[in-house]
Amino acid sequence: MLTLTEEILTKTIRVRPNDSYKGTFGRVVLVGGNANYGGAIIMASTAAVYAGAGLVTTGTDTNNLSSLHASLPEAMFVNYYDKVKLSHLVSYATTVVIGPGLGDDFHSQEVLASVLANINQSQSVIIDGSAISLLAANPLDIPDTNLIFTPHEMEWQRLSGIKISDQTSDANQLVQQQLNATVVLKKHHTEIYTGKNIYQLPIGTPAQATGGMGDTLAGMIGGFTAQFDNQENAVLAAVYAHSAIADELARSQYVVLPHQISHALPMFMKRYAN
Ligand SMILES: NC(=O)C1=CN([C@@H]2O[C@H](COP(=O)(O)OP(=O)(O)OC[C@H]3O[C@@H](n4cnc5c(N)ncnc54)[C@H](OP(=O)(O)O)[C@@H]3O)[C@@H](O)[C@H]2O)[C@@H](O)CC1
Ligand SMILES: Nc1ncnc2c1ncn2[C@@H]1O[C@H](COP(=O)(O)OP(=O)(O)O)[C@@H](O)[C@H]1O
Ligand SMILES: [Mg+2]
Repeated sequence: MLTLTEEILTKTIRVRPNDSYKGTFGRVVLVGGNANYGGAIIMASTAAVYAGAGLVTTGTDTNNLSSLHASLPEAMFVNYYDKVKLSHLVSYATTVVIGPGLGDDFHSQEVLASVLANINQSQSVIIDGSAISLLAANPLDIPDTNLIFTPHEMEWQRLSGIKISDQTSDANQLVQQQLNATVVLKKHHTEIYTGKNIYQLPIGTPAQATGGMGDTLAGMIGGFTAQFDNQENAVLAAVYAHSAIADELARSQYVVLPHQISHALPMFMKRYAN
């Protein structure tokens, strides 16, 4: 297992070219947030915007529209039950994030199926939270594209069938290969299975153990994959930056709130851009 180091940030985060516009930095569509879990998709969308994605659209329940725009006016909105609009947006996205707060009912399943059916091979797709649990319960055709699963240990148990106590790197890698996807197995010292290598994150703090922390990581991976060319490095750098920022804040804070990580991103990324 390789240890992920700070070097991944300088390898990945680029100074923005002068000759650029918002389209240069990718279109991210994030889908999730039912009537109860609106905060999850708002936190993920916030992370994508603050990570520098050029255009961000949030597909969610209409109940979440005013809170989304109150905290994140940069995000556009689509009602995730509007299949025609959602399919159109998904097919033109650079990166799609599906799952934070999506829920586990019939409607959640319909939205997931409709998003996955409209993915094309040029896109990166981050599958998080409820979308992982839904896929574990009711397998769907998984699109042939750059897929990134971001399970916590219980979500990985559901998807892989490997009990948490049996989640060794060999067992995890075997299922990762069957999935033909990158797996970010989130925990203290998160492991990333890329297909070529297995990386371990050596940083991170229990100050991160609070609801929404993984939703924020999913949005960051969305923002990084949308704007940086090397997709593997983009995932690794997002995972590293998420915990590096948390460690910095935890020097003076007992708990680190997910939105604080997002809000710290622009200044943090500036330090590493080259
Ligand atoms: N503000 C919002 O809108 C928020 C919305 N959210 C959204 O909610 C949806 C459901 O996601 P979820 O993670 O909360 O629930 P679920 O998938 O059932 O997993 C929990 C079960 O697994 C177990 N468990 C064991 N090991 C574990 C581990 N390492 N990490 C975590 N859990 C572990 C755990 O054990 P226990 O805690 O009981 O000991 C429990 O039995 C999802 O879409 C998410 O995006 C949240 O992000 C919160 C903020
Ligand atoms: N004790 C810990 N040390 C380091 N990181 C942690 C710790 N507890 C949680 N995290 C991080 O917080 C995130 C939790 O993700 P997840 O369980 O999906 O949260 P949520 O679904 O509530 O957003 C992961 O990135 C995980 O690595
Ligand atoms: Mg989660």
